[in-house]
Amino acid sequence: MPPSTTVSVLVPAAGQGTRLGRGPKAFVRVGGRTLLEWVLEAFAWADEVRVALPPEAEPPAAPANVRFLEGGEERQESVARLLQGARGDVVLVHDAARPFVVPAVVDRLLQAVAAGGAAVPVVPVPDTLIEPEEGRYGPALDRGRYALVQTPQAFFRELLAEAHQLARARGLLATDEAQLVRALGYPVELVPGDRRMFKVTFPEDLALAEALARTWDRRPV
Ligand SMILES: Nc1ccn([C@@H]2O[C@H](COP(=O)(O)OP(=O)(O)OP(=O)(O)O)[C@@H](O)[C@H]2O)c(=O)n1
Ligand SMILES: C[C@](O)(CO)[C@H](O)COP(=O)(O)O
Repeated sequence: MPPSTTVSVLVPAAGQGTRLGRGPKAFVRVGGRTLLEWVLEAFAWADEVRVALPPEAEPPAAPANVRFLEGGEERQESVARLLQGARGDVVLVHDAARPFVVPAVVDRLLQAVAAGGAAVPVVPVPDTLIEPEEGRYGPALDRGRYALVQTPQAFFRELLAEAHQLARARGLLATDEAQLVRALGYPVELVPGDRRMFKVTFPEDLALAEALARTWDRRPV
């Protein structure tokens, strides 16, 4: 990426954390810090960080490069609001629910986005993958053909803005931004992700996050 390229980090953090069951997830603590604080620390280097919070949330104290705004009903709407007013040449969209950001993955994304305009991290499917049939074992899928998609997801800001415009016009609702860019007809590069960047979703994920938090400062990049 040319050294003059500016980066905006967009953090959807407006979810209610229904599956976790501990209230709005961004404010749940692991290792003595909220999930949102982990993410803000990881992106302290960015030119700006824009965070979407639940409507009822009080914005926490944060560094000068961070701005808060109210999120939408769906994750996609929260990201659309964050995008409006973002100034970076490149945007990194990162879930507040993924507290452990691996710098090497971010480096790979920034390299790939400079070349192609859109890049996301993926990890392989580690388990046998099936399509259950009425609660019973169903056909096994060829797991080698599938990948799990993580965040951050990196885009040229103007490309992502166009993708969101198209989504609004066509009424598309997707679980991540890469789907919207793909719907626009642009390729999205894949880079190797890292399983430590898992999304805290279910209660048992908190135990994993607590364990990882204990050693995170000594992590390898
Ligand atoms: N309306 C929404 C919904 C989700 N998110 C954010 O999108 C990320 C991924 O969403 P998810 O893990 O599903 O979080 P929640 O929506 O909080 O969880 P749940 O679906 O269990 O309620 C989270 O950082 C979440 O805060 C958001 O900004 N706005
Ligand atoms: C964006 C994402 O984290 C990529 O895997 C995921 O799609 C978010 O899904 P959620 O249902 O909003 O947690």
